[in-house]
Amino acid sequence: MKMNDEAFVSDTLKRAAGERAAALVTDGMKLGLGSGSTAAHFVAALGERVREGLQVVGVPTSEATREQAEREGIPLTTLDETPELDLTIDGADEIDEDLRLIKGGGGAHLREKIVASASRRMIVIADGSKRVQTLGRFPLPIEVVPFGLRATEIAITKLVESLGLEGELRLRKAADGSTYVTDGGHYILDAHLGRIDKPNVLASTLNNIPGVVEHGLFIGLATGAILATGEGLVELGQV
Ligand SMILES: O=C(CO)[C@H](O)[C@H](O)COP(=O)(O)O
Repeated sequence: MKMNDEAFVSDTLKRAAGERAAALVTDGMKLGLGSGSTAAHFVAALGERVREGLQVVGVPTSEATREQAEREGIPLTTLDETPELDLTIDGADEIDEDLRLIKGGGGAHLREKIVASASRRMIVIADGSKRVQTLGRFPLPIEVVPFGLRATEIAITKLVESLGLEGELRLRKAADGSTYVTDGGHYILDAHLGRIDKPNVLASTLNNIPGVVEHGLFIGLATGAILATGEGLVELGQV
């Protein structure tokens, strides 16, 4: 299969998952709107339903999603105005059998985690290739404050080693080669670990390092998942 064909198939699967998720939304829901290419299909399908009369409000998890939702005519709110949400729909970079996730490939995991934590339910939408036995093949994004970057990097390296993990940290770059800056004005260190055998331990200890704002391990947040495969949609957890 040629690269373009693969990208087309992947996008078709992402769209199928996004459209299925949009069909789950009912009148009056307060929604978290995820970020990334799969979530963008959800936002597009939700926009269609809103234009047909569906009444919802959404909290976007990134500036990119905010712009798309505004173009789609989806009424938006903030977590300050609406601190408790019914449902968040978002993509993921990896998902395991316990619905634990790696997120943040698009750099939005800080807001995504705040929004998912404020939601009663979080449904992950992804193409089936994101399903893994063990998390960690995808580099774990760790958002850090620019101040003291090197010291934070050393502290993360020591923690990772103390947990028996191996790998390297790479400061994320933007397409133009400059340091990537998140919507919150922070940097991202991508931890290339290969596999994370005890994600719960890593997740809780990373948060103790000063300078770490948030990492992309989402544990105990996803309540369900819709995975689109060539054979159809596969649902995990409660959808
Ligand atoms: O966590 C994310 C952004 O921070 C995305 O949801 C994740 O990277 C998946 O993206 P895509 O749907 O484009 O594969």
